[in-house]
Amino acid sequence: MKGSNFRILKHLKMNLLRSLRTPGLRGALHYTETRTITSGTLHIKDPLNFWCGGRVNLKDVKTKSEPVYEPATGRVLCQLQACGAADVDAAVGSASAAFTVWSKLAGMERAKVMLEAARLIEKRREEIAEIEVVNNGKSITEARLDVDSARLCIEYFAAQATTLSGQHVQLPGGSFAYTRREPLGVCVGIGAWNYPFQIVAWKSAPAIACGNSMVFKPSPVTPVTAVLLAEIYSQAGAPEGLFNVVQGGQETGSLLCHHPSVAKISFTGSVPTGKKIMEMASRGVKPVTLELGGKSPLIIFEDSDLENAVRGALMANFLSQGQVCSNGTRVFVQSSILPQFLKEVVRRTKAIQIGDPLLDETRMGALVSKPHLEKVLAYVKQAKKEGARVLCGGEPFIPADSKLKAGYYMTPCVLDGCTDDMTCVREEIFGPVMSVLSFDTEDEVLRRANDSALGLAAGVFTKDVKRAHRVIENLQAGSCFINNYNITPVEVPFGGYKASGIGRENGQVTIEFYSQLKTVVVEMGDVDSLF
Ligand SMILES: NC(=O)C1=CN([C@@H]2O[C@H](COP(=O)(O)OP(=O)(O)OC[C@H]3O[C@@H](n4cnc5c(N)ncnc54)[C@H](O)[C@@H]3O)[C@@H](O)[C@H]2O)C=CC1
Ligand SMILES: CCCCCC(=O)O
Repeated sequence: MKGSNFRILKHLKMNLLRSLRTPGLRGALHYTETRTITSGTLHIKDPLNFWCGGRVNLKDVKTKSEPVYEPATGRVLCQLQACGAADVDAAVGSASAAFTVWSKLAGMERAKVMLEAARLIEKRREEIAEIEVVNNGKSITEARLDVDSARLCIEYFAAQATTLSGQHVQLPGGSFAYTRREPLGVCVGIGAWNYPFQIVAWKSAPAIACGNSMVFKPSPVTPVTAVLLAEIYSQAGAPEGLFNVVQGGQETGSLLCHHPSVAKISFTGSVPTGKKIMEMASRGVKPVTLELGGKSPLIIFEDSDLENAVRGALMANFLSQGQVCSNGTRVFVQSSILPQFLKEVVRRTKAIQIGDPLLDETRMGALVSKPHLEKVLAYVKQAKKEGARVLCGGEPFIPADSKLKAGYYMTPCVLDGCTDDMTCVREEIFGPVMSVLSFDTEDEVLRRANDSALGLAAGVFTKDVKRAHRVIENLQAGSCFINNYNITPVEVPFGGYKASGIGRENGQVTIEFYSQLKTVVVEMGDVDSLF
């Protein structure tokens, strides 16, 4: 083994032993307060870039720094400087070096590091969840579930790492062929701001399980928690450069997409940006995974269990302050049960506890930014202008607690009397706004539900088993639910049809998007030449 590889492998084993021995959590962010954070008290002092196995302070910063806010209070959490070409090059170079070693390890060896990372995430669950809340604004209850999903994803793909294999094919004359499932190289992950820690895990876990390394760029709106995962992978024994974090916006993202040493891009974000990613990737003929926007239908038939249908509609619209790509924001209700449904869904929506996202009783925290809050409120205004009725919510909300007064809150909104041509029915609002539509027949609702350029998710509530599967079969969507909504176990694929994206995340199929097959044909006789 070459000297440098031997040294890296030795480092890998030493790191793993050290992390297994050291009970503490070296490298955690240095907070000025105790571990239990309260809104308005966290100060982020450590650098948020990470490559070559450690946090990196940018040296010759050319771009001016941008403020990062705490949505719950409107306070500046930290200043963020975007990585430039030299920084991106350093991070990709670090990832390339790690790939040389990591790609040669057996699946069991990769799994060991990943399972240790999962253990460390579990140990730091509360800390990670609290920091996620401070930077994103979602409730601590949801943030804990997001951290769990991230850990489960890493555990799941650690198992997948041990099962990666090819195929043997017997050919005539004693010859044979076999396939080798091989990694791609340095993969880029680009994340959105609504599930920052979960998205990092959903992209990095399959990537490293398949033997790749990764450079990840979080959204500049929520840059804080990705570096925690980088630290955890490092503490778990990953080689320097296996998982790296570069901060910045579209310029930094474009530099990553264009980098000649990047083999694949996995993107989560809006449809317009997804199209740009695809264009940039095409110049290097690089495969992409695109997890884009949605405007998904939730269909509630008259024979549904009403209590569960209402719960499903709330889960389909108000998780993460409605900032969820797969949300079922077009709620089609069969006309015969519409009045009872509206009465109950409005009662439950009004009862949603809005406030300090770090409090256990809160179920709706702050939207991610002031501009985004204003965009969502403008959609409600437009809906009223176009004739929809606001049954509840859709207004700015100011909590009683004075430290939250400048936060980005609104009351969750239910719109009634919506028609298919309204803006609130055609466009993704990405906020807590449920648009309710009435329908009469199955054929009618299927046609209307499919009348969208998007196809991320879809849901059906009915007790009629045949109808449930018949309707789901005919809905043009990639992530579907029967008698529930927005349940995303990491064992099954997540992703959309049509303009909602390409490829999948989670589930066994995702291995296909982070590996490639080499075919080897072995001649056991002589060459039967035609010349
Ligand atoms: N399908 C899914 O799983 C999800 C989809 N989304 C979608 O994302 C949108 C909200 O998230 P945003 O962060 O506002 O989306 P966005 O598209 O504005 O940004 C997403 C990421 O792309 C980066 N970016 C922006 N322009 C770029 C460029 N030219 N080249 C490279 N990178 C670039 C941003 O810095 C950010 O990290 C919504 O449309 C939502 O539906 C959000 C979460 C999950
Ligand atoms: C319910 C959770 C769905 C996660 C997809 C997203 O990142 O928006």
